[in-house]
Amino acid sequence: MTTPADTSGAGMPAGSVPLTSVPQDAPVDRATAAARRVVEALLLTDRANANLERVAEELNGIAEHLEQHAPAVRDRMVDMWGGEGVTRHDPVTGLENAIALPLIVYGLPDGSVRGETTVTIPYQGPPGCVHGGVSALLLDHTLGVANMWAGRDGMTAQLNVRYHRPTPLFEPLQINGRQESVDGRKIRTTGDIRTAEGEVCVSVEGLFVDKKVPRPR
Ligand SMILES: CCCCC/C=C\C/C=C\C/C=C\C/C=C\CCCC(=O)SCCNC(=O)CCNC(=O)[C@H](O)C(C)(C)COP(=O)(O)OP(=O)(O)OC[C@H]1O[C@@H](n2cnc3c(N)ncnc32)[C@H](O)[C@@H]1OP(=O)(O)O
Repeated sequence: MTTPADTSGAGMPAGSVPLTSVPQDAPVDRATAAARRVVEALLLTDRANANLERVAEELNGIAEHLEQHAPAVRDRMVDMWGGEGVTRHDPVTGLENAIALPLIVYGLPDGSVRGETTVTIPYQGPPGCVHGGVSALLLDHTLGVANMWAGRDGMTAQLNVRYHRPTPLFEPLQINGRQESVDGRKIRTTGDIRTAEGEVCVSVEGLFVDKKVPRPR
């Protein structure tokens, strides 16, 4: 799947801080990274010669093992929403979520946020391009993080997405977000996806409303 272009934040302006989870040398991170490899490899492998019967059997064996060791979903959700777990499971930045790209989002000293990622085959829309829904997902989440960084956040009420040009797969992309204004409970936030050359592929304007869904306890 995708790999962040830079997990150290070295490409970010001085004083930037990671706001989402960063990779750890933990078995769950390694297992999830392996699952991402499997998803990509399944799309790329030779349909006729990769012994997919055996692959299916082995993968089902792994799934059964994991299911046998799973606590009740309710209990897992309490765990997921506690402490540092929060940003480890979401579908954009979650390093424990095999469908997450993953993306690491940094808070910049100027109050905005930025992430870098390279999107690959599992997220293809038009040939060689990122699926538009995936771009919207990346931006919705990044705007949410921008709101957290700015100190006032809420739920997405509207996301207006403008697709300027096809977003390329296999190239480093910059995902930007910035809180623009707060008016009572209404928060307005903007963002974009740019190529390494600075070309804007997608831009968004979001309206967020300050409302919280209670965390599972
Ligand atoms: C995932 C992690 C979360 C937290 C983690 C914590 C730390 C982690 C750190 C980093 C990670 C950070 C962030 C995570 C990033 C992203 C999160 C993902 C975002 C989402 O994935 S989120 C799911 C999708 N989202 C929904 O599922 C919303 C469903 N919806 C509702 O829940 C309600 O619909 C709501 C709340 C929108 C409003 O309801 P409400 O009853 O609270 O408010 P009310 O209706 O009174 O409106 C008050 C004023 O807003 C205006 N207004 C309302 N809605 C409007 C609309 N659509 N268009 C235009 N104006 C609107 C009214 O007109 C009024 O305006 P006025 O005051 O001027 O009259």
